[in-house]
Amino acid sequence: MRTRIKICGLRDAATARQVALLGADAIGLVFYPPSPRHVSVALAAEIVAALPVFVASVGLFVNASVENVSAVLEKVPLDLLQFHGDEDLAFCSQFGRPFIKALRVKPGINLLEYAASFVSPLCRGILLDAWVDGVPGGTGESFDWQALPNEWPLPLILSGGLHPENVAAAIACVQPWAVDVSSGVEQCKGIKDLVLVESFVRAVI
Ligand SMILES: O=C(O)c1ccccc1NCC(=O)[C@H](O)[C@H](O)COP(=O)(O)O
Repeated sequence: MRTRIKICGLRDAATARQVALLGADAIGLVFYPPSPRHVSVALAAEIVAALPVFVASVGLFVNASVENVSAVLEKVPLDLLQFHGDEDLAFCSQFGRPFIKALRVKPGINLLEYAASFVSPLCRGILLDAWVDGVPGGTGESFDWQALPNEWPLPLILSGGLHPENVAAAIACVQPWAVDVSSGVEQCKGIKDLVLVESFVRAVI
């Protein structure tokens, strides 16, 4: 079975639909205002409505308030939440929705201990991303896949600097449940390139 694919940072309904038709299993919507990929609630609702059935919509938050997450959930029928900041299990679980927790790979962090602390009914996976000081995600930077443990207590989603040329090697090395990409399939920050998306999907094994 092929590794699942999430394409993150969609900013218009037509492109999101195309990305899904090219083979993405999930698309990510960034609710983090400093990001160039940030979407409004209204635009996110439009994008989710344009997705074909069985393609998951993932709403991404970075240290957002409860009110902010709840306000998005009221208007946008998201399938999954993605917490990309310093949120703990209690924060992530309080919305009663399935979620994935991002972990930025930083020297000194005990990756397995961190992942184990999120094992719970609503946590559906751990997303590994690169650590870049001051920028929480979508950086296009990768990290040392060789240094990762072989076994994880939750399904693993690999991200950070993936692109059509390195994704097959990354999968062979890490054997994740899914891969996630943003910068590697863009013309410039926030603008997806459908040719790169197609190449990425084809390269995923
Ligand atoms: O995409 C963003 O702008 C972003 C901003 C703040 C936190 C997270 C963000 N993206 C999260 C993702 O899931 C990205 O796909 C992931 O960080 C990998 O990004 P890239 O290295 O650019 O492929």
